[in-house]
Amino acid sequence: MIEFKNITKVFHTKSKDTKALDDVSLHVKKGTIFGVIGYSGAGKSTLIRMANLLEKPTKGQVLFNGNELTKMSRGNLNIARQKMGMIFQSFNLLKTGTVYENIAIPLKLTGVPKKEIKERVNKYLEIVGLLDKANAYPAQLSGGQKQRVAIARALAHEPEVLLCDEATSALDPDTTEAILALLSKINRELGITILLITHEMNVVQSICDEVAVMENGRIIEQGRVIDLFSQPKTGTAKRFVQSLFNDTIPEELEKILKKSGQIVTLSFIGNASGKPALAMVTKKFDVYPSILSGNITQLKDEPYGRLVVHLEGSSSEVEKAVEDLTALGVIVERYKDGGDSHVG
Ligand SMILES: Nc1ncnc2c1ncn2[C@@H]1O[C@H](COP(=O)(O)OP(=O)(O)OP(=O)(O)O)[C@@H](O)[C@H]1O
Repeated sequence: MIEFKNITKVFHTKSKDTKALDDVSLHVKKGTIFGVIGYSGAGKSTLIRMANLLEKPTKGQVLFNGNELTKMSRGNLNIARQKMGMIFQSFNLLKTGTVYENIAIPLKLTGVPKKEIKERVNKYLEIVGLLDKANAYPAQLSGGQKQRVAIARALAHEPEVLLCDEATSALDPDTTEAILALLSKINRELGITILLITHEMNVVQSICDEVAVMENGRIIEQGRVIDLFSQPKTGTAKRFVQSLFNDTIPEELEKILKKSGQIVTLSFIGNASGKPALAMVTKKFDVYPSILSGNITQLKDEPYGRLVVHLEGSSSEVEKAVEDLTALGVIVERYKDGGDSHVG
């Protein structure tokens, strides 16, 4: 649906040139929720603004439904842009207009007939749960309600894609959860594809199907959310996952434990093996486990369990235990805060 092909973006300022995007390629498939995560300055905003060409690439192509936006006439680009709604961290509502007017005015400007404007405003206000606030002004709304208005305004143009630029970053945790549930419902029930950028791993965890991790203008890792959680490859991805589980072992303890065995992270996806895998291998081999941390969380489609375990024993016994755990459907990673660490 949206394809970025080898996109590079260089910003020229008087003092220096900044390469905000460096040979970025990714494909957002129809019907999915695709998250791009990265720390501040990674290039996320530049990337999402590239999807509707608010920002033009220095090099590379942006395709929407197979058509190259970068080669379109202004008229065709405007038609394509109407199929891409956008919401922002700061909501961008018209302060002097009511909720109704905030949604209706842009529709009027794009030539939607009066009767249809009324129907669409009411329909989408109902979907976002704000029909009773049609006559309120933005100043009378909470942050979550303002974002709902912005979502209704975007949906009223009946887009195929919703671009979300840090849509929940200004909201408290409960409101974030409610807005994420709404975005998930929009994706599921209206079939709208969502591309979002965020620096919060809980956003990726709860609603995304696929994810790309950005750093210094490059995509350093991308794939299914479940793979990022269970087998993050880069130090940055590991830190994002650990930010959610808070299962970093104090360095001193790590050093002591490693003398008598190995520390591993065990990932259980869905019902994994359906067997008590850790108990089975400790019964079979000369290995003694101590659980250092344990968590279970719900990803979009399945539960994800995670244990950090010290396996005490000789390296050959630990190795055999790891092999058996892997055969039982558990994903085993050698524990290391950052860096490469796949085991078995
Ligand atoms: N219009 C611009 N002119 C010059 N440099 C820019 C411009 N926009 C972004 N940059 C630079 O490009 C790099 C990437 O910025 P971008 O805003 O895309 O990152 P980000 O990941 O969205 O960060 P944040 O979450 O802080 O917004 C940064 O070094 C930034 O200073």
